[in-house]
Amino acid sequence: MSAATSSASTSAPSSPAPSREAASPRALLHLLFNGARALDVVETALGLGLLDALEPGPVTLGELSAKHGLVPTRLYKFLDCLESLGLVRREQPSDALEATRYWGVTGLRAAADAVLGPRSLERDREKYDWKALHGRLPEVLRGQHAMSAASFDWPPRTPEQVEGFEASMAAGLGPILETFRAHAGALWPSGARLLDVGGGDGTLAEHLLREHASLSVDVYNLPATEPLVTRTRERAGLPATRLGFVGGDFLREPLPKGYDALSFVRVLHDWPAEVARSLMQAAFAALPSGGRVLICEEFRTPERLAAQFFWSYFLIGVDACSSRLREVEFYLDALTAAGFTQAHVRPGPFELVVATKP
Ligand SMILES: C[S@@+](CC[C@H](N)C(=O)[O-])C[C@H]1O[C@@H](n2cnc3c(N)ncnc32)[C@H](O)[C@@H]1O
Repeated sequence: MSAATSSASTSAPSSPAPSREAASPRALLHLLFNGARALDVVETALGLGLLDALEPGPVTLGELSAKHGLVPTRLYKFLDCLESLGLVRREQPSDALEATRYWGVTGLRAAADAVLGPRSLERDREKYDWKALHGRLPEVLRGQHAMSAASFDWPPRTPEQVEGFEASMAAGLGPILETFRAHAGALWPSGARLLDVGGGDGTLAEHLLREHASLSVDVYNLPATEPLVTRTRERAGLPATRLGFVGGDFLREPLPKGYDALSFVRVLHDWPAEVARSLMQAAFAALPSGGRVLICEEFRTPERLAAQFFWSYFLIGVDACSSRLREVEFYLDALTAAGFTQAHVRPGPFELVVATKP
């Protein structure tokens, strides 16, 4: 807790933050039109440390401006911008501007950091050629224009595309690791051997191996990714017996046998339903009796659709990639149809679906 936060929360009365209704379509469009300015405001609030004081709240305008050396009448308008975005609540008990109390909504600081901070996923996405579609959506939707293979190929083909794509995926592993960590006790019996299907550059494997000394993981991925997995292994100082690589194409060949568990992490949503189902069947065929399949995906919710907005937009122009956020029932039903039992969901920032081969 910062000094600003603690002084704010002790000097102002602690009543609950006033609530706010969801934005109307018109309000939303006004805000979207002002998107660049809105981000300027949020980034500034993050950079100046205002969010640290606002989130626990309440904090008064007077306290905020004194603490940060800001002009109260200017800060008031600045906070109006944050309020119009639904990011802060305000209560104005009197005409005295400086007595106005503010609360940041729960999760604001962490959200600003995730979206705008140094490891921002959105900034990473900017490197993709979304401008190839921008302003041309009518043609794209009519099938007259698409993303060129030079801009984005699915699956990625050139070494640069493969490296750039896998680096983007590795950058977004934080919430997935959190889920795996939360359920580690139930996932990794001593000496377990995991095949991470479509396992990127091996970063997930590396993290799991660091946390579970008796685990070994092979990454199964397209042959072009082998140098990336080798690099991850060498950087981590892990032996090939703990972090291995099996090159293959799951669209053309059966999944390899010899593992206690097979994971699909952010893999199945990339494919049409029949391919996703056939991959779950391939996992069933490869696993021994008692073996488990682990599927880590985000289920379809408004929050997740928003986080995926970039890819929903970008992939309008990429027919080879489905990218479908699905409801949980899809995975549970397909696993049961493939022959798995005890299919269940373990909660987390990304959900983990686990099922066992009888
Ligand atoms: C969306 S990425 C997910 C990567 C990683 N599991 C993660 O969550 O960071 C999909 C992965 O599937 C791999 N992949 C795509 N097509 C494949 C295929 N036909 N056979 C094997 N792996 C494939 C890609 O190379 C990539 O590593």
